[in-house]
Amino acid sequence: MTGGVVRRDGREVLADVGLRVGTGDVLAVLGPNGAGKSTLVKALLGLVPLAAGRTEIYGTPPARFRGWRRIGYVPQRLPMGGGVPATVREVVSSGRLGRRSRWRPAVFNDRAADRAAVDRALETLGLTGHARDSAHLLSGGQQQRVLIARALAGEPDVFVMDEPTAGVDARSQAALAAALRELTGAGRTVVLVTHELGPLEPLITRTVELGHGRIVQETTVRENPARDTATGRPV
Ligand SMILES: Nc1ncnc2c1ncn2[C@@H]1O[C@H](COP(=O)(O)OP(=O)(O)OP(=O)(O)O)[C@@H](O)[C@H]1O
Repeated sequence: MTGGVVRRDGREVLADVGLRVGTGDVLAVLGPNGAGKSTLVKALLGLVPLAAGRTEIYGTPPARFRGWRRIGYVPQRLPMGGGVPATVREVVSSGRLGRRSRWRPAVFNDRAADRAAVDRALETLGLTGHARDSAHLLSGGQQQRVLIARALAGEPDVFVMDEPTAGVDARSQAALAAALRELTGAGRTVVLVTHELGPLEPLITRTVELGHGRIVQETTVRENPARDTATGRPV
């Protein structure tokens, strides 16, 4: 993102933000309530329009970007209530849908790969025992894990999570740390909005801190040892 500006109700909630996320980065976006963290990650992905500046995903503006299956986005809150009741496995399996071409129906190998990826994601997030439960009846923290598992099942290259640790217990935080370890071990790129790093701290390679819609501090903590320097292109 270069010179990114977002206005809400005539007010700049993101002001001239420049941010480049590199392949293999595990970036924590920090800052107090209302600093603009959620707005920043949504704007990076084109989910919120920029009033000025530009953002690109793998060098392409979001409106023309076609590689959405490479991006796993976990929103802050889950629209899982009401609607059609779905089991945890069904919700997590929906993370595989983006991988399928509309023009090419699933073949046997795809289905086996889908099942294996869904099983792995359920296991990583400690949800195997809940696979047949109705997702909308789970607790908030468990639902958050379901969302993370759904994104994980899609095996994205870039994983964007908005406050995955907000209001979740130690078990869910440990499950999230396990998911992150799996992703970073595979050299994936992670952007994570959070108030505090907690158990995720050892996995973070960079931080940006927002205040009143501006980046007030940036740190590089460490290189991700699994980072693929051969393809270390900006995302
Ligand atoms: N849809 C909207 N309409 C109007 N203002 C909005 C909207 N979404 C966000 N804002 C405002 O933009 C500012 C930044 O909000 P944002 O959700 O990005 O902050 P945040 O840092 O993620 O906060 P939190 O830690 O509380 O989630 C806030 O002042 C908020 O009130």
